[in-house]
Amino acid sequence: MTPFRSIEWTGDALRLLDQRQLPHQTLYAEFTTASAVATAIHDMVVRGAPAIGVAAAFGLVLAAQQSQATSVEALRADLQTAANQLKQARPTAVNLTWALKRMLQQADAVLTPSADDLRRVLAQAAQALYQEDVEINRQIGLQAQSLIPDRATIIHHCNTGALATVDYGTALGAIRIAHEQGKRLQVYLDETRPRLQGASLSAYELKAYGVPHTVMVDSASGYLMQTQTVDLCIVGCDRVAANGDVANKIGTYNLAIAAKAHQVPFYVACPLSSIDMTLASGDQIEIEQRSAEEVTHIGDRAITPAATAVFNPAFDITPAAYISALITEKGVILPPFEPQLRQLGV
Ligand SMILES: CSC[C@@H](O)[C@@H](O)C(=O)COP(=O)(O)O
Repeated sequence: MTPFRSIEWTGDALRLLDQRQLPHQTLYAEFTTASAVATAIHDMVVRGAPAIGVAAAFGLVLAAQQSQATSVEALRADLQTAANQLKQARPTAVNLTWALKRMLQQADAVLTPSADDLRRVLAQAAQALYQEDVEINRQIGLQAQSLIPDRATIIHHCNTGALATVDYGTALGAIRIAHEQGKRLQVYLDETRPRLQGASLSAYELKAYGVPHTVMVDSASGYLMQTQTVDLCIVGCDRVAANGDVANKIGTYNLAIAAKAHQVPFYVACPLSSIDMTLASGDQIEIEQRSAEEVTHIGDRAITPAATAVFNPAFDITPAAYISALITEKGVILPPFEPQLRQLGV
């Protein structure tokens, strides 16, 4: 049982575990409008591709509840406005667009509903997404087990656990399930500059599950692979292009290059909702650029001279050639990825 939930729905408000306060404080913040949810996603109160998709779905439910529309047409127009705002909160993870599209499609599929029927359908659709996410993550974790041996030494980047999803998580979920199955693991967590999702969030989760772990700076992974046996790297993803190129947290590409140089398998845990078959390759994926302060400051303390120029892409692209397997809820996909992704019909 996970000792926390990243997302809770009360029926008329979205409660989010404020991930910016972890590991020091477990604080929930409540949101009652779609625009407040969009801001929470942008400010990373909630983060991780699956979690922001589910949060956005509830943002749409809030938009429906707060809309004064009495006709279905007027309500649909309000929903579209809210969906556009939510979609723009963070551009890289396709799960956000995927969840909103699915919500709107389900709303459209209801024949001649009243505005209130439509509100009810949306609430049910968001609840279904929430429940499904738990099962999808559990399946990814189970599928990954054939790739995780007993006594494995593993490198993980960013946070892909229960905090980044509704529960379990993708790559970190696989690690957790391996531990629950009795495998003896040693997990190295990249701290994940600049926002430290590995040091603050993944370490928080693995501590809660009792999985042995060690935090290292991102640039230590090459040295670790050079000097010790590392059995595998496993990461999550924000968007996977049709050819298998993967957008994930900045630093993933560096880790993949180092893994290839040391013949360490590099696995990407990948819910089908993160696959974007409309983009042929990773160079078409929009990479979110975030504020300079994330790099120039740690907490309230400046670490650079004032007005230092900053490059702060939140994600990078790992070419498919560096990826040993994609682990989906429907099974493990080995290269070449594209024909199998097409067969899955995502
Ligand atoms: C299951 S989470 C997968 C990805 O979203 C994760 O690896 C990641 O890059 C998260 O980035 P973040 O900027 O913290 O939202």
